Amino acid sequence: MEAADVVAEELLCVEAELQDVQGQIQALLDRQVKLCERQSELKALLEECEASQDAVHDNRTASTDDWSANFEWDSRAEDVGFNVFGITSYRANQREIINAVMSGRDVLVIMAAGGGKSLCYQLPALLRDGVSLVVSPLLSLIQDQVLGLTTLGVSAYMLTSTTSKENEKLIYNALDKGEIELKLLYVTPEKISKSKRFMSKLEKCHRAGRLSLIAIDEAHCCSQWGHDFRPDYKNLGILKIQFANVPLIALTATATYRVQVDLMDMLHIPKCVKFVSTVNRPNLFYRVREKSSVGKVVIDEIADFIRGTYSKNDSGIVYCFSRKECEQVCGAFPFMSLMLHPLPNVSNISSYQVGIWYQCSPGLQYNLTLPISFFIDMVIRVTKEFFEDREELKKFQLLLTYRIIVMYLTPSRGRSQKGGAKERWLMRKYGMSKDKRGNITKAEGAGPRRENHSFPCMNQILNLLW
Ligand SMILES: Nc1ncnc2c1ncn2[C@@H]1O[C@H](COP(=O)(O)OP(=O)(O)OP(=O)(O)O)[C@@H](O)[C@H]1O
Repeated sequence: MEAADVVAEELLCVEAELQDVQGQIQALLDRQVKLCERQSELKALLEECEASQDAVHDNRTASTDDWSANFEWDSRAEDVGFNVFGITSYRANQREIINAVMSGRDVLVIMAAGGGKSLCYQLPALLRDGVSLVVSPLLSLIQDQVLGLTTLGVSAYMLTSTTSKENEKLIYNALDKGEIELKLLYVTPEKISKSKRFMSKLEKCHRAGRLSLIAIDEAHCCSQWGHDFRPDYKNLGILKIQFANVPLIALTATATYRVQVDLMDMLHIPKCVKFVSTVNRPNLFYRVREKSSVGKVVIDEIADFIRGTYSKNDSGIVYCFSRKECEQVCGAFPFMSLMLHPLPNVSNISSYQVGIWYQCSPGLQYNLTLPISFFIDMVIRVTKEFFEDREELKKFQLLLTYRIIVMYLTPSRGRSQKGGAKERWLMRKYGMSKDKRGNITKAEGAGPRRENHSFPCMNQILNLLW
């Protein structure tokens, strides 16, 4: 036998063996996915069992008060609502929440983003005598709120790292002696856990009977079962311990039953009145598609979706798993300008909060030398519009692409959080569900657009992707 034949024969053997190994790897990977799925299913079942046990306990402590009845502050509330906030009617649950807070109860509010949570503590803050403390996780949110309130003529201040010495002195004087009018004071959770000076001033304000309300915004950050756990939020339990007679309202747009229970426990509000509103947004239309493993196909699909759904001057955000993916996607879209920066969210896992800002029209592409804060503001504005356009019910189309294997194997926030397994399993169920796929197919064909699902809510989807 020729030497070449020998080599060729061995090559054939090696190739056959390689193919065999490849088959085994594939089989093992398939098995791994199946096991991961089953693991998530079992964890989800376990959580459900635990949650239903807690629910039995919860029902025993539930309140039966009628918060939509008439109350003595009704006409004052209407007056402030109209003359300060410019509202002519309440949105779902707002009046009931305000009444519960005004009655001195602790309250837990779960309301969709843009549902009008702020009014639920801002209006009582103006109706009650004294200072209302608002804890919020993000400087940009605080700045937005304070600016909005001062524009409305409300004496609102923030005590953060950006507060001037002059304002800080003014705020401390207001807490200390009540010298100037201070209705709402916004702080980050770090202020509560790290500033002894602030806590002692707050204590003084409380002793003088001038601390009227405590509001905790984005309260899901307290819970490790939530998707945005912030260690400093964990210390907020101190507020109810130190200021037991001051009503506390905790607000969030996203809290599973498990997170709600955790919040009530951590904030020491076991007897709170709970208001849970629907998270369904009828103006959001989701398309859920299984993603090809070929990058080019995915990118083409996204491009077709953007071109086919939006007009030239529209803009939007593409969320990716990683910075690298953002770069790849951006490189493939000449018409996209790049907003490559971790979104200004709260946790230390920000590398997953990566988005691309795009503008369809090349003429309007953003100058990338603009400060990053410009893009951040823009993203916040668009995201808010997206949730807030209630009156007009402006329609938004969303495309969610997923690959089962990536969902299970990519480390994401959803993987590390407590309860993340359940959310991943629900996401998988949502993506794979025959009914929903049926709706999706109909929506993409000639039939009426009905692919609007209330579950999982937008927040859950975004939280998993970020
Ligand atoms: N009763 C109402 N009538 C009309 N507009 C309202 C009413 N309540 C709130 N709004 C408006 O709805 C918008 C969204 O309210 P808000 O920012 O309080 O929502 P949110 O639930 O706090 O949202 P997010 O979760 O994004 O913080 C604001 O522009 C607010 O002025």
